[in-house]
Amino acid sequence: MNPSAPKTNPIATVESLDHEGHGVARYEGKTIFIDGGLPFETITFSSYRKKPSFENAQAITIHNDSFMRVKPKCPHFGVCGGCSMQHMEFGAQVAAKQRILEDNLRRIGKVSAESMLPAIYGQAWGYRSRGRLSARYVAKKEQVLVGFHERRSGFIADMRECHVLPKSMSDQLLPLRELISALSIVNDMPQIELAVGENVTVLVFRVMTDINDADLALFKAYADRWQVQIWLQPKGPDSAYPLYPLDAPALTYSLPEFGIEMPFKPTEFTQVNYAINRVMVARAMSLLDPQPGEIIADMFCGLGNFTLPIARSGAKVLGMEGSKQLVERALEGAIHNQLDHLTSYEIANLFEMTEEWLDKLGRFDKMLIDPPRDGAMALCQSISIEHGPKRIVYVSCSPATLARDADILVNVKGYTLKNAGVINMFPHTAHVESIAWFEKE
Ligand SMILES: C[S@@+](CC[C@H](N)C(=O)[O-])C[C@H]1O[C@@H](n2cnc3c(N)ncnc32)[C@H](O)[C@@H]1O
Ligand code: SF4
Repeated sequence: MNPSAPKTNPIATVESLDHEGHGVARYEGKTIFIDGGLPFETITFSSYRKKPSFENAQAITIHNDSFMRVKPKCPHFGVCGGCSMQHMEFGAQVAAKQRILEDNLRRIGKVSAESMLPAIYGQAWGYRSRGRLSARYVAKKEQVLVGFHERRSGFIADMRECHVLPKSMSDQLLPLRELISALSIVNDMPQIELAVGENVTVLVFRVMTDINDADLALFKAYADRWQVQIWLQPKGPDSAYPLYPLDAPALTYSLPEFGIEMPFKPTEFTQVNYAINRVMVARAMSLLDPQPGEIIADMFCGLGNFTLPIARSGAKVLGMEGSKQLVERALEGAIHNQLDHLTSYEIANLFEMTEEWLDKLGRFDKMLIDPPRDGAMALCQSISIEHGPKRIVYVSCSPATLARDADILVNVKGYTLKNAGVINMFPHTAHVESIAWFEKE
């Protein structure tokens, strides 16, 4: 071989998708993760990260398009880190997520569900009612950028439109740049949190220094022009306060099937996709099937997204949650919906749950678990084999930790995994939300 001959890029065929939506191929004994590669495509690739057993690569030429391939709707796709699956047909995305869930349950959890639930999915675009945009003056571009981060860097993507945000928010991406450029605190305003509620849209500006009168006038003009309420956040999330207008309606989302309206503050956790959240809560309730008189635990209850629908059935619910602020909101929500006589809440670090502690809380007929990505290992390990709840509905944002916890519930605690399925809460991203029903026969 002539060492001075020009090096040609290697070619491989994608066999599957990994859990982040990369095409997985094999080349010379190594696993190659190809950005944007889809199963059955033969791709000339170039690696940008090489490790002894795997490489990360970008596609140079795709020689045969997969039947799943579609033209991405967003011009920023590929650069912006917000989406990773827009090149894949919407239904195929859902199917891929269902496969990822099944694969995790089998491989990590060593369990399989008696049946798989039909996937929950809804609108493909404009679904993201919550978001955190970064803002920065970029000297090289001589302008302020406002947006999500780029895929493989800490830089802010030069976002001019965004199709997963509601149109009313996408339309503000460029006006927000103008607003921030004009502020005296342009270099001390790194982030904007947005919350689109049913009756109001709130923009929370993280401010590192005080604003002056001219800034206040600019904020007021912006709020009037775009019909939003502006909040400032000088320190942590609970320091956020409304700036203008002060008479805007409160932020809320609703669960009409259960006659529930949830008030919340813009820096508090709520599910990002309200339409899918409604279907998810309804599915969780049909699996949990709460009955009047039952005693039910809602673990990682947040502001009561599941607690209140459970209480609406007439069951008594104990909600446990790590955030004091969310528990305060949950208490308010229970009163607002006249369900405080059936609900109680405790602030607790559930990652430190023990068998004795859970035992002291008393017996539960049923339990709902909706943990963060880390899952609920300590809680699952603490469930008593003899007198644990007869039914557990587990809502998960990480199939890997759901599978790990399913292993404990099924193979240690003796539950049966009745069924499981995905919820496409975040279309076009690789994020897999899922739900699983465990039963003690
Ligand atoms: C996926 S969210 C679910 C919230 C709620 N069930 C809902 O649907 O809005 C997970 C929740 O777990 C809470 N959390 C995170 N770590 C926790 C911990 N160690 N102990 C208790 N709660 C925790 C978060 O504050 C958050 O409210
Ligand atoms: S997050 Fe928005 S801007 Fe980024 S790729 Fe997705 S649709 Fe485009």
